[in-house]
Amino acid sequence: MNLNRTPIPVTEAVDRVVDRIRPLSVETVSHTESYGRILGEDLKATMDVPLFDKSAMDGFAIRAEDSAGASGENRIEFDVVAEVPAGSTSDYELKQNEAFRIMTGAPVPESADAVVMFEQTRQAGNTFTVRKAFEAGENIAIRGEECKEGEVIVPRGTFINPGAVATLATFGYKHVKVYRQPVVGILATGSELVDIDAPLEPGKIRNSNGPMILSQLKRMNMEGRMYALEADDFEALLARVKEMLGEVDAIITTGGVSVGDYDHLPKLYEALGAVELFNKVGMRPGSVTTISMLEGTPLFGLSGNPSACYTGFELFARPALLKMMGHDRIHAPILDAVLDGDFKKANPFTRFVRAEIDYRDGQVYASPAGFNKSNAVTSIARSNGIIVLPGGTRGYEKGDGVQVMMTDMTTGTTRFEL
Ligand SMILES: Nc1nc2c(c(=O)[nH]1)N[C@H]1C(S)=C(S)[C@@H](COP(=O)(O)OP(=O)(O)OC[C@H]3O[C@@H](n4cnc5c(N)ncnc54)[C@H](O)[C@@H]3O)O[C@H]1N2
Ligand code: MOO
Ligand SMILES: [Mg+2]
Repeated sequence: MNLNRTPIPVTEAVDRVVDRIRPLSVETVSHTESYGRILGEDLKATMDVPLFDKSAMDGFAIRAEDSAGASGENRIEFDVVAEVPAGSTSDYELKQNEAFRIMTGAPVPESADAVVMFEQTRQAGNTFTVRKAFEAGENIAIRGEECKEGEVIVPRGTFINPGAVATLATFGYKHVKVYRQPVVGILATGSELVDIDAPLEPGKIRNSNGPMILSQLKRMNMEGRMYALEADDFEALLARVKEMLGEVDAIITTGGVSVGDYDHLPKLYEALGAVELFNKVGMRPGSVTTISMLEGTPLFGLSGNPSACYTGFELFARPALLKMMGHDRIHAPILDAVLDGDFKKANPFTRFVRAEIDYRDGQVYASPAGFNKSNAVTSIARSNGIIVLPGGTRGYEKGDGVQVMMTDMTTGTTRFEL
């Protein structure tokens, strides 16, 4: 085993993974099932929107020219000749000083060119008066003002949010092409691990990484496929990973990536003929994260230590899996923040500190979420982001400017920049 691993910078590590990933194929789903998926085609407007000139207000549709010269002293009177509720239209030709009673959303008949709100009139029986002149087009949503037929309105690669679902419905896309979601296999390794309901015999701990990763996937609207816990046995692990390769698009393992006697994962990937992208990153926690590619399948060897596992997932698995899923904004946004606590320990590696992010006075504040070693699990629970502290010879103090990764946000960015 190579004990002297060479750490690479975290941004380079992210690039090495993401650059190797290709989006999966596309499939067709119903628009009602499309929320949270990624568009696999450019969405084009199938018609102008609005499709017809429509009233933007409840009131009266008039010929603007008939209101010319109106004022408080010279109110101009109109006769109401027909009603146009939403969903109907009228081909009646207005004559001078005639008007339609029209409701919001109704097509403005050809012969009218302005809408007067009820509040701008004084009504009496079948007539009303106005005290100002109206311009052609007033209170009318013009055909095609939002978009024209043929325009690309939502590009391929976009996350389908509720607005995109509404857009599909607007243009009559009952079905839509979306990228296939990767099937992600999760394998927690370690002879010390037991399932949640098993007794804690001496030396045993409960598997927390498995359920955590499942939830990290869910946060990205992805399903994971959980495999049974596997002991630190090379042959058994190899057999299990081979089995998984036939069933999934990506494999996330946790544990067994360091240099211990029973840390088998790096050797195992090698035995499978995978290309190792890196096995040491200049970051804490998660320095021993080992990622390999076997043809198109990424093998994410995340560290067993919970905070390292969590961080490795957010930095590497998140963007890679989102890219597989066709997403064009794959990285958690990184914002400038004010450090709201001391972090005095200097470290040569970039530190990723689970943090509570808060917003006050137009500023983002970030405070370390308590016990923050690589083996910490409870600080992850209290965190809603990760503070990034560049490596160096000094620590950081309350009030320092820092960067934070907004891991809890549902929208992301196209580039990873620190
Ligand atoms: N001689 C060296 N020793 C270690 C180094 C090193 O560079 N040289 N790196 C240390 C660092 S940093 C980390 S992080 C860990 C990484 O260890 P592994 O990824 O090999 O993971 P394990 O050895 O399997 O487990 C580490 C730790 O995490 C616990 N664990 C494992 N799986 C789970 C799980 N599913 N749920 C909860 N907790 C889990 C495990 O019991 C261990 O305590 O290596 C250092 N050593
Ligand atoms: O991988 Mo270890 O978490 O750097 O502490
Ligand atoms: Mg180990």
